[in-house]
Amino acid sequence: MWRNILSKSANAAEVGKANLRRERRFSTAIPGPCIVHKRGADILHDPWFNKDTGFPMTERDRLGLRGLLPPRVISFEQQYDRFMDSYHSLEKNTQGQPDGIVSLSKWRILNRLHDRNETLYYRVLIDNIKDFAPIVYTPTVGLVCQNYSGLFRRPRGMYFSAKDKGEMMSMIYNWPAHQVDMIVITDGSRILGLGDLGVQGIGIPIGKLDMYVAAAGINPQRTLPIMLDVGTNNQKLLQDPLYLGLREPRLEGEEYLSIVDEFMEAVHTRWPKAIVQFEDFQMKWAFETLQRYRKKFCMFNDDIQGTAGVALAGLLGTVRAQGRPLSDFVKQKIVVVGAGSAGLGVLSMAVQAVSKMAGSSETAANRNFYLIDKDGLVTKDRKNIDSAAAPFAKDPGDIDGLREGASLIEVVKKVKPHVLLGLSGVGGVLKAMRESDSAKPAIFAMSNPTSNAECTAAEAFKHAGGHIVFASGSPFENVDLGNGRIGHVNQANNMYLFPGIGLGSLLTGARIISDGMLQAASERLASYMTDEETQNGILFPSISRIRDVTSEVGAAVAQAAVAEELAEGHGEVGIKELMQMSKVEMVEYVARNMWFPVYSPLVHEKNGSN
Ligand SMILES: NC(=O)c1ccc[n+]([C@@H]2O[C@H](COP(=O)([O-])OP(=O)(O)OC[C@H]3O[C@@H](n4cnc5c(N)ncnc54)[C@H](O)[C@@H]3O)[C@@H](O)[C@H]2O)c1
Ligand SMILES: O=C(O)C[C@H](O)C(=O)O
Ligand SMILES: [Mg+2]
Repeated sequence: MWRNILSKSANAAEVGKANLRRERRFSTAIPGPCIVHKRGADILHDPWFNKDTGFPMTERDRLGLRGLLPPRVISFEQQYDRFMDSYHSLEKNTQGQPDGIVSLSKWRILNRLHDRNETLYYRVLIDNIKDFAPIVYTPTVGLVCQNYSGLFRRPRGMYFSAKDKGEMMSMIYNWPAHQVDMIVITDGSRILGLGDLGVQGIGIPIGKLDMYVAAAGINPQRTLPIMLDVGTNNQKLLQDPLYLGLREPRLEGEEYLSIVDEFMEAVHTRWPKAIVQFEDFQMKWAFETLQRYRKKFCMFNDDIQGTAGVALAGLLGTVRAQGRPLSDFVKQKIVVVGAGSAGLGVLSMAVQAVSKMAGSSETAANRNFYLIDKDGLVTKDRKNIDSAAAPFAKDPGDIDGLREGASLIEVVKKVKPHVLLGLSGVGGVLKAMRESDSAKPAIFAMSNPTSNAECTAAEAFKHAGGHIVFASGSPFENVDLGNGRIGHVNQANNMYLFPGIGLGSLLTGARIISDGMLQAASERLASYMTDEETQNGILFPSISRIRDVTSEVGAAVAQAAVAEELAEGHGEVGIKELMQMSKVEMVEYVARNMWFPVYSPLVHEKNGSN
């Protein structure tokens, strides 16, 4: 169900603010120089340094570019406008075509710019994040992964395959950048809700790192997308002669883990302070690798931990939306559908939060949570229960007439939950939410991409009622409820947290990423919204505020790292300075360290390697 998910037009106030921002950003202040070890055509073909027609004449002389470009120098602002004009023409020319075709055309035009001129690419991405995030990130990135072999033109990131065993330590030095700060790695085994896409899953680390640049200001030259190709069990891909990955079944057990171990050792040998985000691993490896590495490396699993923090912030926002004190969170009845890495991550963090608030044991805190997977309600009667799901299984004595494997509709009818999170399935379930014990029930349809969403926003408001709070993992338009009323759509996506988790950890030189740091991130996101916003069903900020959100979240993560004595300092900023920073100073420190795309004067230096 691909639909036009792009927002229509910004209101006048937004346009005014955007113009102001634009004036400031295209100001003539001269940025610091950037050392380059190349000359001539090599620079034009390097997207990190290329300025296309924007090289000033003096620089053309210095770098041996005179004559390699048309004579006229075009300003960054003119280049920006020219790109946006082409983008808008493409939008006009593809009107009426199927959504998937339109989205892929938009992705292609952005990707071509990414391949040619990173500075301009990131500037248009940052300035138009609300329109472009759905193209370079969820949901279009899912379609890109599905069509990766056909779309492939140039490699991006690094590929480590099962065939590289024993070679990784030397391979890692093939990466051209001296410094890497942020790595996102996948093995392609669970790409969004699209299943095993093998090597084609590389689109996900690329999209996540684009968000790191846009939302957290990580310098793109210091990001590294990684595909760990350990085979695929996707039969269609295995039989596709043009498939670009290993045409072998996935490695399992110790063989699999030894590949990941080797990669982690290699990466930390070359860049000991790089942060590694694990993304879209199938559940068993998501949990296993998190346990295996989290005390040893500065890493986290975004699907388990990032998602949990965003969902918890949304759940706390739901309590505020009801006009109730946060302490009432302990009384909320919550049904979580999906016992995978995301569902169990959410449950685990939410149960910990209730236990902390109520001062009760985690077993007691679990009372109001119900977990449902493809076989229905999970109880202690479940045979062969997964060890990660076991702590959340209901005691048959506690569930008042419900039985092991009870269907979602049975559970919702009986429990009358305040929140339904995850898969809500069909209209019948949504209608049952009308009988919720909450005056403002919440539906979180968090699965991605759009085609996998448990329900659309329109369906949720239609069946469950106009009074609900609604959030989805992929973006939907707000819903017109008639009589001038609008059903607000929130995007409950881990993009609100992972950039801040990464940046806060980086800027403190955190040794590891602790539960306390993740909890601080979630709490800061929850408190970002005003009472007025939450009471209007607005639980998460607009994505156009993402850098501001990330400054706050990053600062909260940084402060928690310092408080837990996990910070080792970053560059010139030592532990002492970090410890002395107030909350406001920490936010400023984080914001000040965000990279922003401007053309820096290039200065040539001989004998370098980049
Ligand atoms: N919004 C976000 O930020 C966010 C973050 C992480 C994951 N997700 C999405 O959540 C979804 C699940 O991710 P995951 O990592 O947990 O996947 P997973 O494969 O680990 O788990 C999927 C779970 O869904 C259950 N399930 C499947 N069909 C079901 C059905 N008909 N009824 C009830 N349960 C059913 C399975 O039993 C399993 O427990 C994906 O679509 C992913 O894109 C969204
Ligand atoms: O990638 C996303 O949009 C969120 C999440 O990490 C997912 O796997 O669905
Ligand atoms: Mg993910």
